[in-house]
Parts: sequence; structure tokens; C-alpha cells
Amino acid sequence: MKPVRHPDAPLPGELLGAHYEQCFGCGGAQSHGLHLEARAGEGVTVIAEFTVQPAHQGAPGLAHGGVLASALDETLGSLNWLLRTIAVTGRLETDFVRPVPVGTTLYLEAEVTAMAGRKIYSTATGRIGGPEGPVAVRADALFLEVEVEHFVHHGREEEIQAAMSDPDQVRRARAFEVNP
Ligand SMILES: CCCCCCCC/C=C\CCCCCCCC(=O)SCCNC(=O)CCNC(=O)[C@H](O)C(C)(C)COP(=O)(O)OP(=O)(O)OC[C@H]1O[C@@H](n2cnc3c(N)ncnc32)[C@H](O)[C@@H]1OP(=O)(O)O
Repeated sequence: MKPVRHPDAPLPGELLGAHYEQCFGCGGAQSHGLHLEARAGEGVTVIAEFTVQPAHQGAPGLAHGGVLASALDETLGSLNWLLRTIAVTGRLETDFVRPVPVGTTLYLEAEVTAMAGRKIYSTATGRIGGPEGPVAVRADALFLEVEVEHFVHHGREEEIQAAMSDPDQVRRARAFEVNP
């Protein structure tokens, strides 16, 4: 099935914001996190930027591959906000094409390519030197739609319950990426 953007999805260019302040990918309260900022694109696409910090090194002066995979995962995960579904990564296949030095900004783009039942297929690239620069990393992913209970059961229930009773409807919806 062709992916369909939710009618209430953020407009192209709009910042998506963090789904959880403690998220390693997008949270503002995570000091060594990626602080990745994603914006809605056209259709079911997003763009995002992330600048590699010294805390993200693997080899001296170069980004750790797992951190780059996290940046791809986070960007791909933010696509769910355009679909208004809650989904988690089931599979993430990553190609590391070029080394990414500390201080480099990674320009990420992601797109949902297909959907089948609970399965959401997506792809992402990360470029360096500018949004049109050479591809340094790319990934193909399979996300699986889940119920809120996934996080209640496996995660920290108190925080999930608190987020669910947040009177701010947008914040509540953003936390769980559900159809309000
Ligand atoms: C203030 C508080 C705020 C709180 C806010 C919380 C909510 C936030 C909202 C959203 C979070 C976003 C977070 C963003 C971060 C970026 C995204 C991540 O990193 S997510 C973390 C990493 N991922 C996991 O931890 C998944 C761990 N895995 C699982 O839980 C299960 O394995 C799961 C749900 C992925 C699948 O389990 P099943 O039991 O539901 O599904 P089955 O029945 O096994 O499979 C369904 C279909 O999918 C295929 N499938 C499943 N896993 C597959 C795989 N790995 N590869 C290929 N196919 C797979 C199967 O073959 C099956 O296909 P057939 O329907 O038969 O055609």
C-alpha cells in the first residue's frame, strides 16, 4: 500500500520537536544526545540535521557508527508523526559510505516507501558538506506499528501515564504519535 500522510500532519517545513525530552535522538534534556531536529517534508518525508559532537566519537575525530545509525533511526522514527501511528524499529540496515568527522553536520532525509498491515517500510540518507553533498550514510528500515501498551508494559509506566494525562493535546499526541 502507498503511504498516506495524515491530514493533520505538520505542514512541510514545520519543526517536529521532541517526542520525549530524555530521548537520546531528539530530547533536549539529554546532554550527550544527538539533539536531532527534524522537519516535515512533502508527502511522507522528513528532513533533519545533526552535528557530530566529541561525545559521539568512535575513532579519534570520527563519528561512531552506532551513533550514525541512531541518527538514521531517529530520523526514520520521526516519519511516524506524519502518519500519526506509534511504531518501533524492527529492522535497520545501515550502509556507512564515508567517514563523518567530529564537527560535521549530517543532513538527513527520510521517506516512507510502503506500508503493509502493521509494517512500515522506509529509507533514509545522511549527506555531508550540505543538503546536496555526498551521501555518507544510508539506511533501510522496517518499523512495526504498536499499541501504547508496548511502552507501558516494557518501559516506565509512570512516565507514560503522566504523558497520557497531559492536558496539552498536541504534547500528548506528540508523545505517543497516535490518532487523536
Ligand atoms: C513523557 C513520556 C513520553 C513517552 C513517549 C513514548 C512513546 C514514543 C513513541 C514512539 C517511540 C519512538 C521512539 C523513537 C526512537 C527511534 C525508533 C526506535 O529506536 S524504537 C526502539 C527500538 N526497537 C524496539 O525496541 C523494538 C523491539 N522489538 C519488538 O518490540 C518486537 O519485535 C516488534 C514490536 C518490533 C515486533 O513484534 P510483534 O510481536 O509485534 O510482531 P510479529 O508478529 O513478530 O511480526 C509482525 C510482522 O512483522 C515482521 N517482522 C517483525 N520483526 C521483524 C524484523 N526484525 N525483520 C523483518 N520482519 C519483521 C514479521 O515477520 C511479521 O510479518 P508478517 O505479518 O508475518 O508478514
